[in-house]
This record gives sequence, C-alpha cells and structure tokens, in this order.
Amino acid sequence: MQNRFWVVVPAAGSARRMGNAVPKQYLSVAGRTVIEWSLAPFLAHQHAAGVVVVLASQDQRWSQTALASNSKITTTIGGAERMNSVLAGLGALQERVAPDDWVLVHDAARPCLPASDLDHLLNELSDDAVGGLLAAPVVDTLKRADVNDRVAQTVPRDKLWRALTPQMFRYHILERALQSALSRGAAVTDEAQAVEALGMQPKLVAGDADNIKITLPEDLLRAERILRSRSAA
Ligand SMILES: Nc1ccn([C@@H]2O[C@H](COP(=O)(O)OP(=O)(O)OP(=O)(O)O)[C@@H](O)[C@H]2O)c(=O)n1
Ligand SMILES: C[C@](O)(CO)[C@H](O)COP(=O)(O)O
Repeated sequence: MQNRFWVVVPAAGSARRMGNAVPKQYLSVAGRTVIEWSLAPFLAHQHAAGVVVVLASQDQRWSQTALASNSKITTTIGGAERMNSVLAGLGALQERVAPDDWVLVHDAARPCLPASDLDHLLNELSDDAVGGLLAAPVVDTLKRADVNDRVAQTVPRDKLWRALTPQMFRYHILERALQSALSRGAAVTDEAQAVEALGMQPKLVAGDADNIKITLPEDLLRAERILRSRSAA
C-alpha cells in the first residue's frame, strides 16, 4: 500500500478576526512562528512526499523565513476564499500527484497538531474509501442566539463534533468536490463539506481538542500554554 501523502497548507487568509498588522501565521508563539509549528509534524513525517503552502498574493514574509528554503515545500498563490486557496494548492500538485494519492489539508493557523494525531488520522483512514478529518466531540451545551443575543434554543449536542484539520481525502475526490462547490457557488468552510455535497460521508477521527485554530488574539496565549506544556513534558 503506497504510504505517501501530500499536504496543502492554506495560508492566504486576511486574518481579520485577529486584528493584527502581522498576518497571524507569522506571529510568534512558544519561540517559533505559528506556521513553523503548523508545518513541523508534516516536515518531520517520513511519508510526506511534499508540502504546498498557499500564500496570499501580497505575502511579504514567507521569503524571509527559513521554511522558504526547505526542499520539501513549494508555494503557490491562494484566492479570495479558502476553497479557492485549497484548489490552488491542489493545482500546484497536479504534475506530481497520482489521482488516488492522499492529500491532507491543514490550516496554517493550527500550530498545536500533535504528531501522534497525524499518525492516528493516517492509520485510521489509509484504507478508507472516502477519507475524513480530525474532529473533537462537542462537550459543552450549545445555545443558539436570537437577534438580541438571548437564548433562542438549546442545540442538542448528541453526535456533534467540531471539525479540525488535517482533513484527508484522495486527490481526485477532493479536486472534484471543490470544483463542484466552486461551480455551484457553494461557500464551504472546510474540505469535508465539499465532499459531503458529493453524497459521501467523511469519517470523523477523534483528535486532541488542543489542536486549536489561531483565530482571535486570546488564542495565541492558549497556544503558548499548550506548546510550552508539551515541551516541558
Ligand atoms: N481565502 C483564504 C482564507 C483562509 N485561508 C486560510 O485558511 C486557514 C483558516 O482560515 P481562518 O482561520 O478563517 O483564517 P482567515 O480567513 O485569515 O481569518 P479571518 O476569517 O479572521 O480573516 C488559515 O490558515 C487561512 O490563512 C486561505 O488560505 N485562503
Ligand atoms: C477548516 C476548519 O479549520 C475546520 O474547523 C474551519 O472550517 C476553517 O474555517 P475558517 O473560517 O477558514 O477559519
């Protein structure tokens, strides 16, 4: 069984919710940049055949990083929406990838992916017909708000999961799913949603809830604590 896989890392967002002049993937956390942490498990993995980092057209920082000289990494330019960026990443792999090769999509803004979770995902899905994603079961009670931020409804949390990344699909399935979403003008917020729209059911693989996405300023402090506690262990 061919064990190799490819990685697409969308890093072309505008980080509006972070509200920082520095794009969030280049902010420092636990002594490295967010994107260095996010890429580390893949660069260290023996079966990672190549990594495509999808950059914003106006990105001026990537070329200043040590990552820019890593032979395992190539870059391409993303688009206005996540879906456009991931499709650009798939396009950059087109000449090197086989249709049935696994492609993992991991947010540049997720620096806390444990290497053990990456292996768990790969082992769980290596023979899967569809693919799937790391996810964390919802443990809090969920409320839906009305226009006045009053509780409109308590949402039953049974069987609810929070989608994380990496999300892992065969190249030809993911490419077809995202092209279909694009042609329908569907705004998908993760890759699994595009695959679901093809009538497939991605597998949910339980992952570490500490695999957080850096979205708001307070997330940096959380990531700092998580990463430093792991280093100290
Ligand atoms: N057009 C886009 C939008 C997002 N992303 C990437 O997708 C990941 C997750 O997206 P998110 O956390 O929403 O990042 P931003 O879109 O930059 O954040 P915001 O919504 O606050 O602007 C990030 O690594 C981001 O760089 C991307 O490559 N291309
Ligand atoms: C892909 C993702 O991280 C799964 O939770 C999430 O959907 C990304 O959303 P964003 O708005 O692009 O941050």
